[in-house]
Amino acid sequence: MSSVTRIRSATGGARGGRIALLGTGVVGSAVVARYRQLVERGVPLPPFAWLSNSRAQVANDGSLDEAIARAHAAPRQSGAVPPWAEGEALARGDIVIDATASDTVADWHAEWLQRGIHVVTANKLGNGGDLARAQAIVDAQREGARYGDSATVGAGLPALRLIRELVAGGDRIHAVEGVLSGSLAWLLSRFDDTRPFSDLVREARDAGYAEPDPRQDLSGEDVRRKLLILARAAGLPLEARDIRVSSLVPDALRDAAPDAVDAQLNTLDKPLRERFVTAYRSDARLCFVGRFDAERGASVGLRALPLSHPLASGHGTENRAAIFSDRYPDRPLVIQGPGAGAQVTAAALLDDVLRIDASAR
Ligand SMILES: NC(=O)C1=CN([C@@H]2O[C@H](COP(=O)(O)OP(=O)(O)OC[C@H]3O[C@@H](n4cnc5c(N)ncnc54)[C@H](OP(=O)(O)O)[C@@H]3O)[C@@H](O)[C@H]2O)C=CC1
Ligand SMILES: N[C@@H](CC=O)C(=O)O
Repeated sequence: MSSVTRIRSATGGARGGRIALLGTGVVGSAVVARYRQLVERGVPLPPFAWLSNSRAQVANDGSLDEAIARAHAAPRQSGAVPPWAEGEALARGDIVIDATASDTVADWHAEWLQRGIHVVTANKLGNGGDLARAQAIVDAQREGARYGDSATVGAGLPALRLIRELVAGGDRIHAVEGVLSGSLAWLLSRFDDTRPFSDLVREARDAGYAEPDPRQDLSGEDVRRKLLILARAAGLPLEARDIRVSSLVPDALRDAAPDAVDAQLNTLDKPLRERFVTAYRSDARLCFVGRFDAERGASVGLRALPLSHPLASGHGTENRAAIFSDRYPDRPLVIQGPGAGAQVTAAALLDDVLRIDASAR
């Protein structure tokens, strides 16, 4: 039996929705902290009903700090059923925030929408996973509930929104090319061969830029998901297999069990050092670039770009997305800014919550 805390039942009727948070890790904890700050500043957010991780669901009985501390302290569960699945049902008008990287949770997105429950997500496995799942999420919104996915690309940078607005205005997207991984941008901007690459990967993970499993970043999988989200928003119904991905992950690291990943990170050092030295000798900079092109397909991988290239001058976690369209055929429209980190991601999630709540009133 999982550790479930019963919470007050929904009153239903004309009340506004409530927030339920799934995931209390790096991003989920930042959502709770920002929610408290915004409420203290008088921002009219919906009430926070409960939060859950993979171990426990905890009601907000007045102190969010206490609720998240109890969730963090809950013991690991052996059962396969997540604690929130056994807890109080969500009601029409509620807003679920998905701050997990869970495929199981992503599989619920369309179901919640169909039941009139809004979904706000940092988890890219909803609209950046299988095309059928992404399509089900689009179709389910016809029932009236809304899907907030601003945080899934660029940690809230307005690239995704912009593409949707251009398409809604009749523009046709020809291509999008960009640096779409905040952690890889940070790693490659810091890597100068004075420290092993693996040390920097640990630092990026500890700073909250990497995925729960950093191989998702290093393999290009995270960028593939973001590219799928952008391409689908642009009207290209791509599947994961349509994107060629060149992974940075050596076989030994790829095959490592989750608890052996850290020990295998040093297998990255030699190949990355070689790539760095080759680029350095030709006055180039390593950048991890994703690109889809309506005519020429899509790819993700490491490129050595001349220092003068527009994608080569970012700092820290900076993402850049260059959008080419009928309206911007030669000189692209470029969105740029920090593309990873708990604070920016939490802000993007709560921006979506506020937009949805305002439109529901
Ligand atoms: N870090 C960043 O800059 C950005 C991250 N994101 C996305 O945010 C998401 C969360 O990342 P992050 O916070 O770093 O990850 P963490 O690993 O820190 O946290 C993940 C949380 O999800 C919980 N969880 C896992 N499975 C379930 C489940 N079935 N039901 C409920 N909770 C579950 C975990 O529970 P437990 O604690 O019990 O293990 C944990 O609390 C990811 O999808 C990531 O891609 C998006 C944009 C930027
Ligand atoms: N791990 C991701 C976080 C945001 O999506 C990244 O590095 O960009």
